Amino acid sequence: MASSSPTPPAPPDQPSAPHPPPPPVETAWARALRKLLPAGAPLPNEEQLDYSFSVDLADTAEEADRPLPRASADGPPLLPLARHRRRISRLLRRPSPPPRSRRRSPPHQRVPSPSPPSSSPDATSPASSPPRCSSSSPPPPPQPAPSATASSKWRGACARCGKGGIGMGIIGEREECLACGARYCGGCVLRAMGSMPEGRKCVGCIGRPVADARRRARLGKGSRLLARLLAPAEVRQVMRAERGCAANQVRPEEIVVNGRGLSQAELDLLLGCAVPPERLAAGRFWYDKDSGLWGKEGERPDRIVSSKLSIGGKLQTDASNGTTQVFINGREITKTELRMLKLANVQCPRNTHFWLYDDGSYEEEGQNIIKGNIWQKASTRLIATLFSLPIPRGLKEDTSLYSSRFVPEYLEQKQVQKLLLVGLEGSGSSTIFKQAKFLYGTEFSPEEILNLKLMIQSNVYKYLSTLLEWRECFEDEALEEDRGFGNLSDGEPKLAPSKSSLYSLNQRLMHFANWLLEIVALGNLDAFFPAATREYAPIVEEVWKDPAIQATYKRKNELHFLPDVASYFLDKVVEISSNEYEPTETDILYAEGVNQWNGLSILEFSLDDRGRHSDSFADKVDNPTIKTKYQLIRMNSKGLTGGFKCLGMLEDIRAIIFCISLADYDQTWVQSSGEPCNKMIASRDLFEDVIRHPSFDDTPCVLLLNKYDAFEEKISRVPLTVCSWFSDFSPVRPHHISQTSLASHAYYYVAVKFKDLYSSVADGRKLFVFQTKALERRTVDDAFRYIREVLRWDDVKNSDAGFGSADESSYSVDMTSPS
Ligand SMILES: Nc1nc2c(ncn2[C@@H]2O[C@H](COP(=O)(O)OP(=O)(O)OP(=O)(O)O)[C@@H](O)[C@H]2O)c(=O)[nH]1
Ligand SMILES: [Mg+2]
Repeated sequence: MASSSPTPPAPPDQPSAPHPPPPPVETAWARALRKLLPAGAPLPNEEQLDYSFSVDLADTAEEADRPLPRASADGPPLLPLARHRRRISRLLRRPSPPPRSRRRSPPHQRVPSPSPPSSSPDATSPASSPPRCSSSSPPPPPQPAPSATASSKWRGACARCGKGGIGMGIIGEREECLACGARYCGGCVLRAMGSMPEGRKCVGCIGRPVADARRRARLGKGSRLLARLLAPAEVRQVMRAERGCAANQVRPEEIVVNGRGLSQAELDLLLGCAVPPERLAAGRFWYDKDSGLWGKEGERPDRIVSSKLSIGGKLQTDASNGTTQVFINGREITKTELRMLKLANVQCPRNTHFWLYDDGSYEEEGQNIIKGNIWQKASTRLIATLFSLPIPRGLKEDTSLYSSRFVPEYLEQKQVQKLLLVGLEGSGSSTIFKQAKFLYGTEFSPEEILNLKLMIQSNVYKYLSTLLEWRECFEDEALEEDRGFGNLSDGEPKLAPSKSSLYSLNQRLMHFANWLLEIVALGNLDAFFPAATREYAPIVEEVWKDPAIQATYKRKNELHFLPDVASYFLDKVVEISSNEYEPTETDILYAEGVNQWNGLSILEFSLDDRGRHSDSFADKVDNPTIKTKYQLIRMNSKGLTGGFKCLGMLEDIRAIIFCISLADYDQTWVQSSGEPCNKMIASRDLFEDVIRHPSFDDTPCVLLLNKYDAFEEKISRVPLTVCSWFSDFSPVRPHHISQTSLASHAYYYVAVKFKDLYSSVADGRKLFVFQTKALERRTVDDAFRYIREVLRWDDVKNSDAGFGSADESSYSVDMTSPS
């Protein structure tokens, strides 16, 4: 935050001269700042600006004229919490007052703030934050204030300024470094921690692990102080960094399995397996390779993990949970497990030693006779689900996910064909997955429906908070424009400010809005919702119908992070908030965030090998209901972190289905580094990473260009060339493209761009492209039939390999679009 003033303001401690020189010419910035300070207070030195207190250039004159109370002589001014927080966010996100016509930065642009605007040379200030994880220029160590050393003997004193003791100002208003545990007061935390590329750590601790278990438990959980100092989007960014950055992950040697610490490769295998343990924390575990079970020593087993993980050593017994004297695979089981076995009708006299296999079948040790299968009874599976006990992978899906149509064994001609479905967040891959489930699978289970219901209920609050954030931006923008903020120049009189605009809420709704934004900023949304949905439904409906929010929603093209489905769910908020609510098929399709097992979802289904229209008599006689089984594995882009190692764990993938949203060409995406970029380009980069993966050297790839409906609507409004990758798109003049629309021209252009890219990466191989509108089920059905054709062609090509390769161009499955 720098003033462009040619005459820097006098330092606060400068003694006043008996005959003060004429006052220097003040900038608009300095004038506004002066109004926020108590009467007569000097302007702070630019070098000493404290980022934890607010300066709001655009505030109402009434508020600006009022001297602000101060916590202490040099402490931050006490402001109402939410207002203060937002003022600071403005301060951090805006380098200088915008010109009258300039739009205020929208929330998405506030998220990445790797180097907040400043020309201040202060290395510890957030304005010139240390380079992120740069080895060439290591971040400077924290600069303790001289008094800090002397006062550090006070437990809880600020490690930078040394002030405060127990309680440090307002109780709880301090932030602790996750690595070294140093505590900072509100005035010092941003200076000591900089831009927090790894979350709440002193700049000198960046790169250091979080060893302390208590601090590890706090990873990704917001704090009041942070919410007060940063904008909600910035808090989310810091929390995301805290959870996701490499330095904060658990170290392999801290995971002791069967008495031995893991190696990095074993930990990678564990985290990258199909069902990785959730929230893996340091500790001692046992792992049973035969049954695939995994658990913390003395606790009930967790989900099943990769059978590739092979850690030897003696399994620990579970005596801490009470002796049961029933052993499975050499481990004494817990009381909960014993109860489960009894529910599954397994006779368990004392001192029985069972041998349990990964499919649930069991036998008594040494007898070599399978006595039964513990997962056979549906009630056992239900109870296991209720108690969060593991169910072997595949079993649950066997009943619900296979095609309901009976396929006789002898007609099963081929093995299961595995299809990997990937795409950047929001590309529509989960919609495609759900459509495939509606088309070829069976109904959603009661457990899945319940999860969907809870997710839909809490999503409504996420949509509303996004709208409220944007409302705030638009309101500020409108008020600024109203008071002619951008035209301020020396000597020009200020226009009479307006206190409300089209985007202003009444006080009661404002109170609710502040509360909601506050809990979102603290990361506490999940603690309130969906539990309290019914209680708040009426006010949510009222807020949604309020003219201010409707005016905000009207600008939905500007509202990044607000999905199209938001209005669909907000329109029926009262209905979906009731306890009796059951999601309809459309609700399920529109629901966002349906991810099982850490971003991996699996659906098995069969497709008739005959074409949809080949039901002639001859066809039926020659080729009676031959079906191929498919396994659709959907991995979300978050699951692809960690250098794409998890892709290597997937064996025998027959085809990659890469999903891209055509409508993303003008969208912004925040990369894991925090840098914003064009979302189409982010999708392209992910696509390239996937196809370059050595596991897929010979795997055919089908590109689904999705959201064609949204693309068609957008292309006439926003030129395709806004995406730099498409800068050479120059459609032929309309009279030359009489029958073909601009959208279809643009679609073919995009498809060819991807085809060229694929061909250059994959040694001239061909990319298959298909157009979908995932919300229209028929287009998804067509896409899967197209994929089936691609696989057939690939089979033919491979079998013909010895006789000269099959001619790709003669195959009629290229760039097909459903008509
Ligand atoms: N207009 C339009 N919207 C679509 C289409 N396909 C998906 N959507 C919507 O786009 C949003 C994102 O779709 P998802 O299927 O959740 O995207 P995803 O790839 O699974 O993304 P994540 O769940 O965030 O990993 C949802 O609101 C969908 O309803 C489409 O063809 N047209
Ligand atoms: Mg999704």
